[in-house]
Amino acid sequence: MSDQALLSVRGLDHRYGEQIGCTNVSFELYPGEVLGIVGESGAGKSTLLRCLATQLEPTSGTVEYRGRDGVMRDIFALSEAERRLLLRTDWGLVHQNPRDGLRMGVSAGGNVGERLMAVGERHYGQIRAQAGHWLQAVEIDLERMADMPETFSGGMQQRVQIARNLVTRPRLMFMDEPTGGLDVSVQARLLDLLRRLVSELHLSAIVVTHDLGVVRLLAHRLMVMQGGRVVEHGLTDQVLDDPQHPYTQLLVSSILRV
Ligand SMILES: Nc1ncnc2c1ncn2[C@@H]1O[C@H](COP(=O)(O)OP(=O)(O)OP(=O)(O)O)[C@@H](O)[C@H]1O
Repeated sequence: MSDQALLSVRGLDHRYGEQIGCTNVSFELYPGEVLGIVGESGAGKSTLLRCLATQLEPTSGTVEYRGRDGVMRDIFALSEAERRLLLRTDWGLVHQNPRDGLRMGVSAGGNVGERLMAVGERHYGQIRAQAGHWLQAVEIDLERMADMPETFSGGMQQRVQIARNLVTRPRLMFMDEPTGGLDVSVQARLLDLLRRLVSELHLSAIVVTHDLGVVRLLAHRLMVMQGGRVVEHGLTDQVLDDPQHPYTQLLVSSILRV
């Protein structure tokens, strides 16, 4: 891993009026690193992820991102057009529900190709070839390229959503419960695929989940949240094998009891 952070978060806070969404969150993410964020419902995971992906404005704190030119910039000081470009190219956003990340009225190939068109690619042959390449990379048969997402299973839709994100070769992926709502065997296959892609493409990722099995497999580092605060942060194996905070201990032991 590079010694220069890709993302640097300092004192991030988001309030919904008086209500704390997340507070005093600080961390750095390095190229090729996967950070898992876990915690019970209402812990602040989605609020944090939405702030990082510029979908919510922080109440205070800073988020800096290192562009392809190597320069660190405050993402909230970027123009709207610059932020949109980041989200269309350098960043990927995988939603729990594939319907939130796909256009259901467009074929699988179209869904993937469309993201390339959005950044200016106009050559039909190139777009088609790239769409095919990334669908195959997520183990979707090329014969299904013209089919509508509606005709795909939940796991396949999730893989198309991932292909749609990967086609612009992002460096950072935000994933919100990427395996949520899927059967256990489908989850296992998707996790395997994600793990392979993250490693082959040297992707950085922030994965929000309530499933410790997901972070055990995917995340190098783990942040545990409770009541909007980070209560524990460390290497995944260390945190899960030797949890220090009482809440993490409870979380880990409740999984072990299942
Ligand atoms: N739109 C909103 N208006 C007011 N309060 C909100 C809003 N969204 C979230 N909150 C509050 O902010 C806190 C953090 O919620 P958040 O949705 O970030 O938690 P979470 O860890 O993602 O939960 P879940 O796993 O259920 O999605 C909670 O107390 C929640 O009630």
